[in-house]
Amino acid sequence: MARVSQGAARSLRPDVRGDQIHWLEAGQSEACDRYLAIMEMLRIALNRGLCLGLEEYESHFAFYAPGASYLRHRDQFRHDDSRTVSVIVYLNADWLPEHGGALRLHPEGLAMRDISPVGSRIAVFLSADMLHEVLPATRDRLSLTGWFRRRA
Ligand SMILES: O=C(O)CCC(=O)C(=O)O
Ligand SMILES: [Fe+2]
Repeated sequence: MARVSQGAARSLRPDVRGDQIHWLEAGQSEACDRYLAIMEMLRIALNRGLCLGLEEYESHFAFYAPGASYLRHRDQFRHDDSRTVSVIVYLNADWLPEHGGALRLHPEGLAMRDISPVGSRIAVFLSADMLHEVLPATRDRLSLTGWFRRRA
């Protein structure tokens, strides 16, 4: 799959997002391949159930140091509407609400909703529609963020 960003990267917009990321590639490790295989099953299930026509998946690790955040945004790019479904898997053992770091969702016409990044929790939403942000935390915050894409 062609992609401009590869490997580890710091954000190009540190004023907007404070995380550090590392893109996943198939064959990197057994654990990564197992994760990608599960996401492939999810892709097929979403296509069967919701007819979304999802064709590809891209994913990166994200590390937010204490205090780091990601301002309110949507995941679909203005010049590229291929990102269709966003999936975030949280990797934080023993996360408590007082640690902060919630994913704050702003669904149109509905009350905002905070999702605590508790280990093994998965957040799934439509990339084009869901306005969201990451609130700062008091401890390291780790996740796997990915997007199912339609072919551009
Ligand atoms: O980690 C999260 O809860 C959301 C991350 C996010 O919005 C993104 O990477 O686009
Ligand atoms: Fe996002």
